[in-house]
Amino acid sequence: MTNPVKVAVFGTGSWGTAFGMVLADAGCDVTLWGRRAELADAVNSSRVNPDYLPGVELPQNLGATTDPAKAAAGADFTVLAVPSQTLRTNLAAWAPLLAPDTVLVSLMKGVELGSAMRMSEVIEDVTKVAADRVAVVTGPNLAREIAARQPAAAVVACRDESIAQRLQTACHTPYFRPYTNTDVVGCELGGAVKNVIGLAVGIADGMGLGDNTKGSLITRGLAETTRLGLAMGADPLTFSGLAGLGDLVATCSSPLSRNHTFGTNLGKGMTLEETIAVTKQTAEGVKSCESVLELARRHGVDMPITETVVGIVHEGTPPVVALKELMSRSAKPERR
Ligand SMILES: NC(=O)c1ccc[n+]([C@@H]2O[C@H](COP(=O)([O-])OP(=O)(O)OC[C@H]3O[C@@H](n4cnc5c(N)ncnc54)[C@H](O)[C@@H]3O)[C@@H](O)[C@H]2O)c1
Ligand SMILES: O=P(O)(O)OC[C@H](O)CO
Repeated sequence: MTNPVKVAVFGTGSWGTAFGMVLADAGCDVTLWGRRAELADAVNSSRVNPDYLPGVELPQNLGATTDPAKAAAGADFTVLAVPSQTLRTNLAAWAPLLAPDTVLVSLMKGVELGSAMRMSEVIEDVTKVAADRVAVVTGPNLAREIAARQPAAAVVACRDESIAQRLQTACHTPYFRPYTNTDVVGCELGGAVKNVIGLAVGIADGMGLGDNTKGSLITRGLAETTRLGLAMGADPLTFSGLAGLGDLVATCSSPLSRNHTFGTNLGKGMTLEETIAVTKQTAEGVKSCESVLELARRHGVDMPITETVVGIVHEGTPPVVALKELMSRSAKPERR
């Protein structure tokens, strides 16, 4: 009998823990790394993560530690699941501990502020690992639904298709169906920009607007994501797949989405500070909307919905005023 695949997951939040469950259910030997000893103890002794997935029983082959060296040792896959804006600093500390041939896997859906780097680029920059040893998992994967083992599909993307296939096998379960893709740029952009569009749809929901507005924002949001992707070398077909449309639909429809909920609170009239205060988990679009807009400007791409979200979230534009400006833009053909 061969040894089980060994996986380290850095981050014991909602998605790190839920994806750790998926890997464990697929037969991997999984170790979560977390900052807090009491959370690691709860995972090891009571088989729960009370802070992020209360009420979910975790599998026996999933343990936790606060020691990054212990988590990283001998890992075939090293999965990164911390908030995007903290990745660079954290990874710099973990890099010397990584197993020599480990595949680095990003679960994160953000773009770094300042550098406007995608998460796989930050990983390559910090670890100096070759791009074909860095993979991404994305798609319509709300952590609580995955933790309830509700059926879902996902994308595992890596420039090296054989590595994507190894990761696909490592996380394939009866309820979690991963598809491979080699378009890492498109998959990462799909995941990061859908959070910004999720904020926009949430704001519209909070303002009491209906499903025509939602359908329009999702579709035009996908159009601006695809424009950016094309300018950055992505395959446009990626955006009609799970990493694009699939994730947009899940995020923009679900009250479980933190980005959607964050937007809804803003649309109802809460201030940014009030909204941040009631948001317990990571809503990546709040910061990444600025870095996505930076990417759009660098590549000369028009992203009016993203611009509107930045205006509301970071420049204090009232949602009613921002919506009026968005709707009063000059008329255009649908495709150009
Ligand atoms: N939750 C989901 O449904 C879901 C699904 C797919 C992808 N994602 C993506 O996964 C990534 C992680 O999200 P999440 O849902 O697990 O977030 P979360 O807020 O639930 O958990 C974040 C984790 O990171 C830790 N953390 C926070 N700041 C840190 C720091 N400075 N250094 C080290 N650790 C820190 C927290 O303690 C927590 O364990 C995000 O990019 C998110 O977009 C989330
Ligand atoms: O809760 P959100 O808004 O971060 O969305 C979670 C996942 O990305 C949905 O696929």
